[in-house]
Amino acid sequence: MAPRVLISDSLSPAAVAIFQERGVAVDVKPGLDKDELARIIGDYDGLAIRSATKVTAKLLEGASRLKVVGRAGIGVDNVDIPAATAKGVIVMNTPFGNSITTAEHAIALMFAVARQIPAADASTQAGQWEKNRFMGVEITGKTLGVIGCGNIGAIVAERALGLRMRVIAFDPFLSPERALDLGVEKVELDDLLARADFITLHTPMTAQTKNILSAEALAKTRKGVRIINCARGGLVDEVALRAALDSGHVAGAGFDVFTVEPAKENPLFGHPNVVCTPHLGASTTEAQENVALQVAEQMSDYLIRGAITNAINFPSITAEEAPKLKPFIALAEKLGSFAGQLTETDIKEVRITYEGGVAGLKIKALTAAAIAGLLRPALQDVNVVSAPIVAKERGIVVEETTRAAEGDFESLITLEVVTEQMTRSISGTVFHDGKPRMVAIKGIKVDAEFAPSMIYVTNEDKPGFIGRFASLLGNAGVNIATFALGRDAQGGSAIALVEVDGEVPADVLGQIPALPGVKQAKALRF
Ligand SMILES: NC(=O)C1=CN([C@@H]2O[C@H](COP(=O)(O)OP(=O)(O)OC[C@H]3O[C@@H](n4cnc5c(N)ncnc54)[C@H](O)[C@@H]3O)[C@@H](O)[C@H]2O)C=CC1
Ligand SMILES: O=C(O)C(=O)COP(=O)(O)O
Repeated sequence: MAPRVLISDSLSPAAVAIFQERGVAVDVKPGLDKDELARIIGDYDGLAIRSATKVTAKLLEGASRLKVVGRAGIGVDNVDIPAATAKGVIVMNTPFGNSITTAEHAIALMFAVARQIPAADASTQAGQWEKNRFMGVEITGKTLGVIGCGNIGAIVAERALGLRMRVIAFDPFLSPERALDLGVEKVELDDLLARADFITLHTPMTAQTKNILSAEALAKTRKGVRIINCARGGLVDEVALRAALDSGHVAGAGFDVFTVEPAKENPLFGHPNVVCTPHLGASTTEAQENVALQVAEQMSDYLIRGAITNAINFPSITAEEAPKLKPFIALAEKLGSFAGQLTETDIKEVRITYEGGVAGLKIKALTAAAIAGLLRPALQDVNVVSAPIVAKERGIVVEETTRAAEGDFESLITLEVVTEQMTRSISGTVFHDGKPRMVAIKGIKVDAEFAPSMIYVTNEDKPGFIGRFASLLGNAGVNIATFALGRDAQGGSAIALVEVDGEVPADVLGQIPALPGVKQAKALRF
């Protein structure tokens, strides 16, 4: 069945065309309320949104088929990422498609505030020729303080330098080299507040940036400062800003985003030196076309080919990599599952070694799959997307090693799971038939595929075991499909991996350890 996508915000029609070309069925229903959306979300594999749709944990609860949320734009603060991750839903955005447009809007607001253009326009068109009422300020030679100098902040900085402004930037993640490259001076926040004639915000909304321009921060700004916010409402304390505008400390503000949107009322509204737009930062024909095309391509690539681009909660996988990775993802997950089904105590550490060809693939994705397989016997809800986070939360140390092929296999994955009691290890590969198989357990060579129902036995390598074991199963009516054996040395430790038809009855399993020389018997399911 073709994957089905819902577009729940106003996207350029370019998106629909791309989905359809790529074989994805698409419904366009912008403006649904949250209950209507919750009612239908269960029918979709993908959800394409802008900033209006709120993807909450509650909505995700009913999204049983959902595999991907695509944000046609940058900010994903309207998506509950941890909840999506826990459900295995990939969240992707289009990190560059609207950045020039948004930077231009910040510059536009800066001019609009500096020259009071909206108020002057309204007055002029009302027939009042108030030439003396509107006295602006020049931008040339002024200092612009950029808070958040990422993609958009950097474009704003470039444009501002072209306007002959001096640009200072506060961004803890801005490297001195990048600052030098951009021609901006990297400063601390307090320094920026004390020096800027204009302040423009370009950070995402996070716990650290929320209220970054608080009443306290605003009090540290220069008298006569003008503040532009084209990033997110809530980065600036709107009540405190209004008070600072009323007192005349802040000379003007240009706001595109508000703490509550749609903003039908707001503390800033009505002040003569405030210019507002209704979250139009990304609203140009060019930007909307860019983000719609890009999100539709990315979502289709994922749904049809398994390629992942610009995901917030998973490593990228190209369309070329995806088919190569697929059998190894299955292998990693099954190796993890093998170890997980045998592990009954707390896992301390997981070491994964990738040898040969597989070491050149996206090992982060393989590790995530191995951990998902490992943890699933204990935590049913864990998935490939959430596994690394779940492991981290549980204090499990994950170590990855890559190296050239050393043994008989072109590609080999070895998983070692360390618990309080022991270290368990299993290696596997994928042969040319694309099927994953186990090739070593505890360093003992075997050759077995992963079958739906298996029995794993460890025993002493003594004559007579195989006959007694096969008779026990045969007498109980359990049919053996395949039988794989391995041992470390003659008379040493041996293992048996037996594929059987159907479930292994618990009483039959219970009798295996009573056979002479048997140390352990476990039913496994793959
Ligand atoms: N008004 C609108 O329509 C639009 C608004 N936006 C908003 O603009 C934001 C920025 O977009 P981009 O520049 O593309 O993102 P980006 O990720 O390229 O840049 C964000 C920058 O903020 C910095 N940052 C993070 N935490 C910080 C902190 N505590 N203090 C100072 N800097 C910090 C980061 O280091 C990064 O350099 C988006 O997150 C989105 O919320 C984006 C597009 C349109
Ligand atoms: O891309 C972003 O972060 C934006 O804020 C743009 O929002 P929008 O898609 O115009 O609702």
